[in-house]
Amino acid sequence: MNGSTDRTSHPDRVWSVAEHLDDVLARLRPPAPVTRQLLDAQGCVLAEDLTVPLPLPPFDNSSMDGYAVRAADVAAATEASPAPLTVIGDVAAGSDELPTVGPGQAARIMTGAPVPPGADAVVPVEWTDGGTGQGPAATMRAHSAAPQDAGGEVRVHRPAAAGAHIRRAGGDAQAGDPALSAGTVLGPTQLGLLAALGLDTVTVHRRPRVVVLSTGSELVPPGEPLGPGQIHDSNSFQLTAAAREAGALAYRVGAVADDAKTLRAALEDQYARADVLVTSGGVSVGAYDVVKETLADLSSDEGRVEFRKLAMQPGKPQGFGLIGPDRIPLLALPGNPVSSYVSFELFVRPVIRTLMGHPEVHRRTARARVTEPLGSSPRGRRQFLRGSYDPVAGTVTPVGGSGSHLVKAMAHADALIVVPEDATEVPADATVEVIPLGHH
Ligand SMILES: Nc1nc2c(c(=O)[nH]1)N[C@H]1C(S)=C(S)[C@@H](COP(=O)(O)OP(=O)(O)OC[C@H]3O[C@@H](n4cnc5c(N)ncnc54)[C@H](O)[C@@H]3O)O[C@H]1N2
Ligand code: MOO
Repeated sequence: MNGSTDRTSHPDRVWSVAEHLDDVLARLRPPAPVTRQLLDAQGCVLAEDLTVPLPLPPFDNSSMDGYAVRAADVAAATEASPAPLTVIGDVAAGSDELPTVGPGQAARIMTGAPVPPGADAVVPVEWTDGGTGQGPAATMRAHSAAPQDAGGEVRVHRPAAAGAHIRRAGGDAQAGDPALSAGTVLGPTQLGLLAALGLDTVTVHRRPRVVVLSTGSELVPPGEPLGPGQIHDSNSFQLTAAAREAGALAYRVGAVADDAKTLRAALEDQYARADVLVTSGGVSVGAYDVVKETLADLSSDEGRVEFRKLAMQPGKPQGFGLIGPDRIPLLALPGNPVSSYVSFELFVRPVIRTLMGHPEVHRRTARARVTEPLGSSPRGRRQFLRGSYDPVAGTVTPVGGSGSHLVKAMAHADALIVVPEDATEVPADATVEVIPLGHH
């Protein structure tokens, strides 16, 4: 394919973060777009350019409850010398039979109702006596309570210019205008527009189905007591939640013991429902690192997963490949909770965003002043510390140390602090790159 074949022949090669990410993203094959009901497309990315099929609004209509009039009839109206008009009927929203408004006439009209022929302005009811013969009206009387108000006389107290309080057909969008372009994320207002345009389905990139599987014989599910040497499986929850937040449909598989046969069977079970497989644990150099042991030696028709060392901390050991009959991308993340989360952020999230056609594949980064000195970053490795970022002050404060087991500190952080490969420490007040971990 490209240089990657050559590079993989050197098992000691250390990959930069960017090299690994580029390699992973280059090997993805985004699935074909699907057509969905509007509410099933929420949060998905539009896969087609959409054109406005009909004008919005579709017809001239009133923006106020009031009276449809001829502007010339009310040009001289004042409260002291109102313009009396004969009310010829009501026009409610949804009316299809419209009275024609002649000189000296008015039709009572409701917000959103079509402007009847002959009328060229709407006066709000507050500018009239509401047909009561009294002073200015605050409101109309309900038709059920006062049917006579749809007839009789109304006194208009103020002039209205031609076109006043009329929302013109096509004033929002004309037929043939671009409505939304491919790549738009469909949120509430975009779905509202599609519905307003009369579209009941839409073609989108579907959310990838991500299956998260943690490995480790020491793991017990939360809710169960710990035996000697055991810990609770937190990675599978953290990674599944992170995959959902990134936009995927994510499924969590309970922890699999450090046994090659079990792991292989657990992975094969997921082939039918996964677009992406994510494992945690078992990728370093220990005697029970079962993910590596199982996946490094797949037969050629089972796919291929490569294990690499990356120039980063945490997250040094990583596995990536395409496995199973459908060649599903599999990312094998290191087991330390901070390592797996940071690896998710850097590699799995961009995979999800790429597969879902998202316009923003990568997190936005920012520059911030670090409020405390940062020490002991390994030379030659890009370090990702956890921090608390204040975008208003433009500062970031480290939360906890660099240990990749510090789950509590991570839960109190809202950003990653990036210490470049060539730095081993960073003085207070220096400017650093931060990756805010927001919800979009
Ligand atoms: N001799 C060496 N040892 C290690 C190296 C190395 O280069 N030489 N690398 C270290 C680094 S860096 C990392 S990161 C870890 C990666 O280890 P594994 O991916 O094999 O992960 P495990 O050994 O399975 O677990 C590591 C650690 O994380 C805990 N863990 C695992 N899964 C979960 C989970 N689902 N929920 C919560 N915690 C989990 C596990 O109990 C271990 O404490 O290797 C270093 N070692
Ligand atoms: O490089 Mo390992 O990922 O923490 O601590």
